[in-house]
Amino acid sequence: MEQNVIKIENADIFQYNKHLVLTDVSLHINKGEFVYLIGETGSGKSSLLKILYADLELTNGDAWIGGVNLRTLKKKDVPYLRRKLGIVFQDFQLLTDRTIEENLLFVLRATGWTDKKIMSARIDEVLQNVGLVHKRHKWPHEISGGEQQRVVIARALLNHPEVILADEPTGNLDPKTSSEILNLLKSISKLGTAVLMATHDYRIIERFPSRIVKCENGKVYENATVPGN
Ligand SMILES: Nc1ncnc2c1ncn2[C@@H]1O[C@H](COP(=O)(O)OP(=O)(O)OP(=O)(O)O)[C@@H](O)[C@H]1O
Repeated sequence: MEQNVIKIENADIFQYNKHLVLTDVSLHINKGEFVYLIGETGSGKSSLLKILYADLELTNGDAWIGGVNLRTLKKKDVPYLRRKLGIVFQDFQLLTDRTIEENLLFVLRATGWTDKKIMSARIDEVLQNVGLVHKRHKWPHEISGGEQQRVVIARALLNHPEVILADEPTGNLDPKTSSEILNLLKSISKLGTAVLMATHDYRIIERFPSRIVKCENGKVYENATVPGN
């Protein structure tokens, strides 16, 4: 049986100021699926992602992510939800005053890990996943933009997420580095983590075809194509 790790049913999505952005949204994403999220600027892609990591409150309709019911989720349980998700944004958001290892340790400590040996081993694993074990003791400014984004992906993997939400993860990267990031995210999805990736970059979609979800005129289309196709 197909297993939805993201399920949204008939949701209306409002911005913080109660402005209605998307109506009657339904979206189903399975374990290990790789899905693009497209739509013009202001069409609601970020708002849809925000609902999924509980930055926006779900008031109308139902939604589950990684088995967590977003409609009934209490504010105090939001950190628990975020631990189950990997979140990757365009700006790398590494702490610049810490090494790569310290950046990863920071997240492990913040999410309740305590055993030093186990933490060190997990850091080793995620850095291996993204091919950066040798950069463990470097500072963010000592590595390239693409490597920084790979560290952000490693950081997102620390807690074995069922879902990675990525908002324009290649927005600041050149085409070759973007392809490396796509290869990495695709390989992660093949290992069972679903990836939902917002992008404006249709060349990437052509090069790495996958299911496309589109925000347009206040609606979400679950199976779309890029404009012109
Ligand atoms: N903090 C906010 N407060 C109020 N309205 C907002 C806020 N952020 C976005 N909006 C509005 O909500 C709508 C959807 O914006 P959203 O950021 O979700 O679009 P997007 O598709 O992600 O755009 P982009 O591709 O530019 O990131 C837009 O009309 C926008 O003006």
